[in-house]
Amino acid sequence: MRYLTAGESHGPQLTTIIEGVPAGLSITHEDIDIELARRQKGHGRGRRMQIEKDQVQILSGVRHGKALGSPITLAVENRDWTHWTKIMGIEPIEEGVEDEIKRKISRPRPGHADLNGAIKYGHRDMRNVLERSSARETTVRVAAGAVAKKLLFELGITVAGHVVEIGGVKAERVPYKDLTELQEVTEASSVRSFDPKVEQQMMDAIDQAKENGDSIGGVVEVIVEGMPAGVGSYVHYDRKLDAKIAGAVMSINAFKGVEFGIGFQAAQLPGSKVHDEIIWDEENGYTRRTNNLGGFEGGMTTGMPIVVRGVMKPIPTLYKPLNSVDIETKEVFAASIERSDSCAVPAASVVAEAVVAWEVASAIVEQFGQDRIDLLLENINRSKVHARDF
Ligand SMILES: Cc1cc2nc3c(=O)[nH]c(=O)nc-3n(C[C@H](O)[C@H](O)[C@H](O)COP(=O)(O)O)c2cc1C
Ligand SMILES: C=C(O[C@@H]1CC(C(=O)O)=C[C@@H](OP(=O)(O)O)[C@H]1O)C(=O)O
Repeated sequence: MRYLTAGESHGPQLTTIIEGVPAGLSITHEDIDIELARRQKGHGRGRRMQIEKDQVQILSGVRHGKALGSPITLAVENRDWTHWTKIMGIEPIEEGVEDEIKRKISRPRPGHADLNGAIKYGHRDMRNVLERSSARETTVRVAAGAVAKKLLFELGITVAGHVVEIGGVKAERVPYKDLTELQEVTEASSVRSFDPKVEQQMMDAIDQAKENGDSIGGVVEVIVEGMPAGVGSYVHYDRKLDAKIAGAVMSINAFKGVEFGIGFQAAQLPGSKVHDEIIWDEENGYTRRTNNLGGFEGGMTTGMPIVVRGVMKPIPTLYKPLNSVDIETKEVFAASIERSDSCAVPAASVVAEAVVAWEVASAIVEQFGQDRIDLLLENINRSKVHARDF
């Protein structure tokens, strides 16, 4: 499966075209709207989220609620667009006020794509960069991910994401019954964390940062349960599923690092405390006594839950701005800003869930190669029996 996205943050809409979804998969706009709404929530979001009410339009590839096997087009409207038609060049600008309205951006914001993008594409107005580098684009990545999640769900595979750290406040590893419980609890939390003890502390940290004109980042975790063993491959660098997932998580705006299982902690521990012992029983076949490696060995799934974490840097736009240089005058300035999120880690956990679901679903469709959902399910079930009886 593959997808492309198109659209500017303050343009009329975001669009994605997704290809390779097996025919017969049931997809409704509710399946996607639920995920879009989840991405909009979370303590620390700015004023833009009060304007938008993301809802999908399914424009192709689905008929009577079922995927046709043909490309699926999904679109999400930007409600804010009506306030930007002149700036975005859709409506004519009256004589004499052109410069004011165009608000040409010559002042790059540290931590954003502004300066590098301007140098690369030769834009003297950095709005031409920021419109597309904005995380508004993650809206349709979540829409594509919702389709992937639906596909995985039909195959008995569940994906859930949550927040494990915000601004240095860490959630404790609370045992939960299953991923459904994790999902329910995080849905009810303003910071999407499973640990109720830390919710208030995380919100306080966000509020404090905002009060200081600052921003904070954090860590999100995505768990995938129900995977068959052996998805991905060790034979080539570009077939390793853990590498694809890591790339997808790193591609989320503001993400600076990824780890699986105990991740970077592995550097401090001896091998005997890191590797997961292999065990066997008749009912489950081969499993692991622990899951320190987060569900991967040799670029392939072990059948244990995939556990992947990503770190998000603090939001770069600061109410107490850092210095930068105007590209026209070369003068130093401290950027002024109109609105911004102060923390988007809870929202980013939904994006992370979506991009991980996409990579896992793509790998499954590639490996068990079927154009039809019913035959894909048969193939996966056969492979699970094969692994158990091996
Ligand atoms: C859901 C989400 C919301 C974001 N909101 C903002 C925001 O309001 N203001 C901002 O400056 N950056 C925001 N960012 C981060 C920037 O998009 C990102 O830092 C920027 O595009 C530069 O990319 P890089 O950090 O990956 O290098 C957000 C990121 C995500 C994932
Ligand atoms: C619009 C979204 O996030 C935006 C991501 C973003 C950025 O620079 O990445 C900057 C802000 O946009 P604006 O400048 O229009 O307020 C956020 O609101 C969204 O998540 O849907």
